[in-house]
Amino acid sequence: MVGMIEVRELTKRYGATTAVDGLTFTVRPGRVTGFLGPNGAGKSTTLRMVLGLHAPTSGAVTVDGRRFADRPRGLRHVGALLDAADVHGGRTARAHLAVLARSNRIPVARVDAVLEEVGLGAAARRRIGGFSLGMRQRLGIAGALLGDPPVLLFDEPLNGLDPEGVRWVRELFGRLAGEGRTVFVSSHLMSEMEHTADDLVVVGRGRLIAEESLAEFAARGARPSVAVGTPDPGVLAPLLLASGAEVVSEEGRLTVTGLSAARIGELAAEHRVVLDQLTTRRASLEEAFMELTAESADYTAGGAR
Ligand SMILES: Nc1ncnc2c1ncn2[C@@H]1O[C@H](COP(=O)(O)OP(=O)(O)OP(=O)(O)O)[C@@H](O)[C@H]1O
Repeated sequence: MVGMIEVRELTKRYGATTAVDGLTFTVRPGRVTGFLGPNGAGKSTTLRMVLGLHAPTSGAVTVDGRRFADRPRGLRHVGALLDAADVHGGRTARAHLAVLARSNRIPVARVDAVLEEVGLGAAARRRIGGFSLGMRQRLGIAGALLGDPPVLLFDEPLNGLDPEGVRWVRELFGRLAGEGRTVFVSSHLMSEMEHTADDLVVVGRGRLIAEESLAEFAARGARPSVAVGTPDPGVLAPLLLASGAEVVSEEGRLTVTGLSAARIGELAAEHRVVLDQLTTRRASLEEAFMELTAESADYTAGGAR
């Protein structure tokens, strides 16, 4: 499949720090894949290894079965936005992209095309030093698109964008994937990926936590809880515990997991306990993500790091 990124047993150590720890996953073309994990999870390091900017300590990463470093004119194969701040502020947007185009033997005509595409046409001859973070992100995205590549990597591209910019990026990613390209996007916020990604690769402390579609992740989700209000929490709570529920009591309100609202209602009725609230609360994807990554942090605490 053209544009497939394959990461196999990838490990990167910096001295005593294991930034990436035996990662294995596949990123497919025609999809937007979110690369999710808390700060320091190893996302940037992994993206840099995909691009051959850092050498793995062990393991391998290939695009279409070949290492990126083995490809001349790399930007035509893989376009990337790694760090929007990492540009020469004294250059104009046009000059910055023209340098990139020349060094990758990309026709300079592409420069104006991508500047238009990212909405920077009017700012093409302005110096980057005066750009807002959002404009720099757009410029970085323009650089990634320059070589019209089948594979695109974006490290935290939504940082610094206003809501209109975020909507634009989402549409752009969807369109690029719709054209059959591989779009791999990192973020530390599930809320950013929730309406952006088709697939997810979730990492914590350099290790893989989940690799599945967003729909699968959402279906698995965090367990729903039930908010229960009663004038007799001291009577109801032990009944719920005896039925296998987990119960947190706070100011007369009970938060119950492990039993359905229907079952809680039945138990209350059987024991003549009055209820004044019985509400099922589904956890957001963000909460499910936090739960998932918190578990990984516990798992690795005291581990190899
Ligand atoms: N060049 C380096 N030298 C030493 N340690 C590094 C280096 N680069 C990254 N690390 C460490 O590796 C770990 C993973 O960092 P990385 O930047 O890849 O994570 P991340 O998931 O991209 O997080 P963030 O969103 O904060 O950038 C961190 O503990 C970081 O401090």
